[in-house]
Amino acid sequence: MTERYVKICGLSTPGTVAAAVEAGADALGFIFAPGSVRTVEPAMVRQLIAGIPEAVETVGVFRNQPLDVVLSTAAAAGVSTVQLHGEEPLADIRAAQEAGYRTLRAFSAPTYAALSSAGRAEWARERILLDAVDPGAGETFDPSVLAGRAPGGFWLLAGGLTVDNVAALLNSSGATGADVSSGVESRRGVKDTGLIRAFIAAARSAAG
Ligand SMILES: O=C(O)c1ccccc1N[C@@H]1O[C@H](COP(=O)(O)O)[C@@H](O)[C@H]1O
Repeated sequence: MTERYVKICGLSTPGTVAAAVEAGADALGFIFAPGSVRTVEPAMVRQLIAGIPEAVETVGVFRNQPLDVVLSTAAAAGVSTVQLHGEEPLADIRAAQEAGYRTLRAFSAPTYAALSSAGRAEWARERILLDAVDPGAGETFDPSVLAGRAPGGFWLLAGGLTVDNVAALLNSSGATGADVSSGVESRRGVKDTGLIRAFIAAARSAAG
């Protein structure tokens, strides 16, 4: 049985980064997209991730930003992975990979489900993240839109995940893992270490 992959996103403090790492998170996410309550500076992220185990992916989250901004911000922060959460083309993913980053390309679930088979084939080799329409808003999406249309490779489920729904949604969707932000916050933009620990335990309890 394979353990589900868990990404805790929108981190901004040493205590919540430490809690996520200690609880076994596979990836930590930092928001570089402008305009979010969770947006952080690259220099701060560099300090937050100094000394964490190399096996933990550190993910810079971008949304429709110019490629040169994505690459320079990721380099300044020292993250391992670039998550493109807008309408970025495959060429941007390839450029990030050529610059040495791992990548995640996020789609809203309805957008991904509406892709033609040729459209899905274009993304078939990439690591995919499927989210609700409004990223980081704590909204779920109807998993039935993905019936017969879920990605065939590594993909993360996001959008309104919580301690209470993550195991069931992982099991029903067949996702490789879970990505959460709002569901581990005590109030918008404020992460809760207890919820982070409980979420990771709940995601791990899903059948692999
Ligand atoms: O969290 C944000 O503010 C954000 C801003 C811009 C792009 C993506 C963002 N977050 C992503 O949203 C999901 C988590 O959603 P939820 O809050 O758990 O419903 C995750 O993929 C984040 O990377």
